[in-house]
Amino acid sequence: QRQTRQQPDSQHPDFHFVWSVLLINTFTVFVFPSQSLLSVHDTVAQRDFEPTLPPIPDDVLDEDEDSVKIVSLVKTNEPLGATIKKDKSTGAIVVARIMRGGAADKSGLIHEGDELKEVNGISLEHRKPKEILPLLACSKGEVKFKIIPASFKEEMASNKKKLFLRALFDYDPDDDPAVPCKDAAIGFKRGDVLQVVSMEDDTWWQACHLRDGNARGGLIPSRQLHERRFILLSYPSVEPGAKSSTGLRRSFRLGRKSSRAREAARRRRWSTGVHGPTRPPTYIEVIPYHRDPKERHRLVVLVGPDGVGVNELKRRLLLSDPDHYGVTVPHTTREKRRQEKEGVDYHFVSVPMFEEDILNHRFIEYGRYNGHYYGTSLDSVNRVMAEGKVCLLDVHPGKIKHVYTCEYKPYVVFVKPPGIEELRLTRRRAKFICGEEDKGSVRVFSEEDFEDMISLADDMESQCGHLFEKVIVNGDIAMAFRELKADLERVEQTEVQWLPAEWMCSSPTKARRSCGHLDSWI
Ligand SMILES: Nc1ncnc2c1ncn2[C@@H]1O[C@H](COP(=O)(O)OP(=O)(O)OP(=O)(O)O)[C@@H](O)[C@H]1O
Repeated sequence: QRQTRQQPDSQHPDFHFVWSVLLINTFTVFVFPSQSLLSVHDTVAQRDFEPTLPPIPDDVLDEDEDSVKIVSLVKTNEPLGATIKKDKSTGAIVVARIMRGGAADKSGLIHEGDELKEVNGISLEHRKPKEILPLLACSKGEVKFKIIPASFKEEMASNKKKLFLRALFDYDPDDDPAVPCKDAAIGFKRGDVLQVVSMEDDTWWQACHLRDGNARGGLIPSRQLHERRFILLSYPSVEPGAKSSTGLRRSFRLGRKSSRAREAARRRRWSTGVHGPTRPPTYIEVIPYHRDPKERHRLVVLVGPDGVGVNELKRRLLLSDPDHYGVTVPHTTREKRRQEKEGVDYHFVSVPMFEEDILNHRFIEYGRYNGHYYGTSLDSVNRVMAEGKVCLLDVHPGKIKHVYTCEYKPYVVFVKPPGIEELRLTRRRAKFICGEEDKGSVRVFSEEDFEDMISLADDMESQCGHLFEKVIVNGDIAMAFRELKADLERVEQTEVQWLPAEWMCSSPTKARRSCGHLDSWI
């Protein structure tokens, strides 16, 4: 019997040892790594082996029979290469590597990831790899391992560790000249939920569509690949990996922009690098969520560039079912007008009160208009939701983060303008409410308004697209409204919904699994 050990290599801190094996035995399996099967069979048939194989240990029967494997090794000169290491998260001793062509590799009985529970009846719990090697060294004739096979552990963990991603872009392998094999790839649409089965390759992941019920993985572009392509296509002269600052902003909706303000905003957008390289929406990690009928509705957040029709859609939803939909009542510091009612039109508060609420982060969004504060508070959202209504919230995409939590489970709808031709056609009679400097006047849309709307929509999509669960193109208003209403009804009725894993992780009581896979994707 020969056992040697190499020092741990600094780059690969697995503990490396080499065995020679004559016979590897589980209860019923014999493996003869160095001779042809037939000649070994003859040998086995004619001779009694020393040492004899041990009986099944009693304590094994206490454990799940499928989960534990006993492997006995009796050695010859054929080496068995394997390394072991301590799993940092569980503390278990696991087989780190199986050397290609070695006896373990050929035997197929010991695998990378197998957890070693015992050596010769000695528990390996709380032991370091360097304490285990002497146990092996002093074994004579036979070394007996109790092992939890990696395949079983994976199966056990698979329910907890399945990785689901929602795609945030459309992908068609037929349009992708770079895909290594079109037949092996799968296409998807924005919003599809994919189960990722392999991320081993940095460029091409493997995933399957949930709807197919087909466990066979197909190739999909990895996040890195999609980002690299996006940057190369959008900014050919920019180094991949360069980052931009997020500079999107829009004035509070009550303060509409004048032409001068619009020009300033455009300059600001350019100067803050919104038009510079940015990370494109790729995938977001999601987990299934079963809504309890007693639970409050998800918050519906409508976002879009100025003038695209967010208020119009909100107004139509409210009119269609005022008992079901509700909107927030904003706060303001301006004087109450005669016809206005406290708590209906606005919550009228003093400047110190408003500023105290700002400091206490009570506002999702606030701004100044004509020297007065206006704002939408979290409390006002809570009030609508507490009435059992679907709360419709209209905010700048940059403010979604205030409600992007498990508590509100926002369903974010991006209202997008159609192409410029359709804008010209559909908005001919529409009125646009102008900004501060134009004293809130109403005027028809200009060509510049259309261009601004489209350009701002592009910015919003590239900056915040990962937050949008639904995109509605508002060309024909009746069609856009029908699509929105049907979609909101579908969301309410769908039993299993796919929510960002981040929400569940931020709420420990509801966390169902670790969400370490895609850190900092949002
Ligand atoms: N699809 C459409 N076809 C024609 N007119 C539309 C359409 N959508 C909206 N409008 C009209 O465009 C104008 C601006 O719409 P709306 O006030 O809803 O914009 P908004 O997105 O809320 O932006 P803002 O907050 O700047 O008002 C309104 O007169 C509205 O009736």
